[in-house]
Amino acid sequence: MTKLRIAIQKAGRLNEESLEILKNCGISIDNGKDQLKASARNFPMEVFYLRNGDIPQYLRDGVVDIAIIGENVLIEKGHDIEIAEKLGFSKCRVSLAVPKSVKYNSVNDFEGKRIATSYPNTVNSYLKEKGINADLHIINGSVEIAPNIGLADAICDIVSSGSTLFKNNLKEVEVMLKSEAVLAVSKEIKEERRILLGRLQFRIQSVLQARQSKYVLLNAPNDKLDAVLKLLPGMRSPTVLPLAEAGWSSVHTVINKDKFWEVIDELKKAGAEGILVCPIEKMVL
Ligand SMILES: Nc1ncnc2c1ncn2[C@@H]1O[C@H](COP(=O)(O)OP(=O)(O)OP(=O)(O)O)[C@@H](O)[C@H]1O
Ligand SMILES: O=P(O)(O)OC[C@H]1O[C@H](OP(=O)(O)OP(=O)(O)O)[C@H](O)[C@@H]1O
Ligand SMILES: [Mg+2]
Repeated sequence: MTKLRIAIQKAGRLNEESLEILKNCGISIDNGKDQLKASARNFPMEVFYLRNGDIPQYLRDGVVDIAIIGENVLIEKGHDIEIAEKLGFSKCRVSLAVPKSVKYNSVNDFEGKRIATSYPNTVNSYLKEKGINADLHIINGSVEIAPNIGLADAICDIVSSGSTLFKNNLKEVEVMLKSEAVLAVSKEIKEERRILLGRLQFRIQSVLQARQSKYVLLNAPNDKLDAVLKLLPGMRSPTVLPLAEAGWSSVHTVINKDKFWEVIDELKKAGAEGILVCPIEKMVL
């Protein structure tokens, strides 16, 4: 039987959420801790556990069909690789940072400077576009320590909360790119496997859509129903059902999780009561 071959990170920041999204898609994986390859029980899929940094080459060679990987790694090592879905987790940016004590004016300050980084291609193309020449020191980890031990004048690395920069007396001065986990697709993928990819993408989209949304139920007196309904979006339009008590209705709808608190405040003011908010597991539009 043809199986879709997916690479996910073996260990690290993407591993857990990658497995979680597959699980939310109803795909269970036999997951021995030290196994580098596992099969899905209920979907024609094989999972390869790999180093994040190696995944672009596996995709390029067509050894795997798809992968869950940080967009930043594709920008560094896999410009040619197609992104099928943005997955909404592991959000971070790749930035240039300098010691806090340095007075920073503009990107021109990097001219002739030594920059420590694990993302040489990204830094080179960014600086080239700005017409700046710098001297790169390529290191694989703990990049933020480089200025403190005299290895470099500046660094380029991943920033999320900013706490690693802070702890190392550095400040972020240029954001080069923003990244999140993505579903990447090999150019070598065969037609039969593209069909399986289509089925997987359909499931992923319904999971991501559901994560963005809340199911809301509320009661409202009929004379306030118009005002309440004006505040509500819905997949098509809200559902309105009569309550057992005369003169009252129950309203059901779906609200985007980012708009949710604002809408709830407005609903209360408009006369809604007994508001229930429930998570949605899957959402097919
Ligand atoms: N602090 C962070 N916050 C959010 N996302 C991050 C953070 N650090 C890294 N990421 C994202 O997670 C990905 C994996 O990072 P992680 O540090 O686990 O692996 P790695 O050391 O880069 O890779 P490898 O698997 O090759 O060892 C990064 O490529 C990036 O997209
Ligand atoms: O802005 P922050 O929230 O502090 O996150 C940024 C840090 O997270 C990553 O390191 P990680 O912890 O993955 O360690 P690593 O260098 O071993 O990959 C990244 O390389 C930064 O050092
Ligand atoms: Mg890391």
